[in-house]
Amino acid sequence: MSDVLALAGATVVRGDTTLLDDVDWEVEEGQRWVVLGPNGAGKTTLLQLAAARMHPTSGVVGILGEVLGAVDVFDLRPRIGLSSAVLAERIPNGEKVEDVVVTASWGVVGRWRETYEDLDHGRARDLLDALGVAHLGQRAFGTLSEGERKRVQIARALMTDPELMLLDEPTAGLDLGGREDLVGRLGEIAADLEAPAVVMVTHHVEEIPPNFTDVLLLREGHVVAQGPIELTLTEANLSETFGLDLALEQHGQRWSSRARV
Ligand SMILES: Nc1ncnc2c1ncn2[C@@H]1O[C@H](COP(=O)(O)OP(=O)(O)OP(=O)(O)O)[C@@H](O)[C@H]1O
Repeated sequence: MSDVLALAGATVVRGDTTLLDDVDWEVEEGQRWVVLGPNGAGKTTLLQLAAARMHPTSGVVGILGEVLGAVDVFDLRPRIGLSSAVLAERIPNGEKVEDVVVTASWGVVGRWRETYEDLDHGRARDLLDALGVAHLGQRAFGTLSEGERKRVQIARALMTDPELMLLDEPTAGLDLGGREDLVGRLGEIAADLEAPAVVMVTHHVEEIPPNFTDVLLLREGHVVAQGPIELTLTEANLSETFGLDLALEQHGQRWSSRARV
């Protein structure tokens, strides 16, 4: 298996603050990772490195066989599907949902648009359907609920058929039904052998979808533990990560946690 991500001693410093400290991390093809940690742990910073949207202050970040600093990031980014709140804010409210998805492929492939436009729209509709929002294709993005927007963003991130999929808090802000539905769909993507390597950031073990393989636990820029979920997601590691005495329960391929009283 080849490395999709290979970080060695990756450190990010801003002013007096160390956002990420000496992170070693490898993600291989076929793996589905959860990055878990409290507010301010450095999760989004780690995802920004993995998305080729930030360079480390020191250390090495390898992405899809290229090394940040020695590659044109504009060649690399189209190979990475990213879904994040920051990117979503840049989508014009008036843009039609189907176009939000289709335009992910524009500028990515230097081909004659008219020939492929129908194919692109067909793919966009299929992806919206897979995320359960096919009926919203003609609506303006700005009129969607938070949960609907999240699904459209994920469809957009998949549009370019990426080799690496990065999801920053995909289920944040969803109600219970919306969360459970999206967690299920992410679990289906994770089970798909054709799907790219996936890294998903979350604050909550309840949001870990089925079929995810590995977890990286982050606290104050440090890796507390990383590895296969079944071995690494323990009460001790989770408690250390959140600085709380936590009870952890496994329910099949899902998890829940609460503070011990
Ligand atoms: N440019 C910056 N200068 C100084 N500190 C920064 C800068 N950018 C981020 N930080 C700080 O770095 C820490 C890590 O931020 P990051 O967004 O990566 O955390 P996170 O784990 O994603 O948090 P959250 O769960 O709240 O989204 C935070 O304490 C944040 O305030």
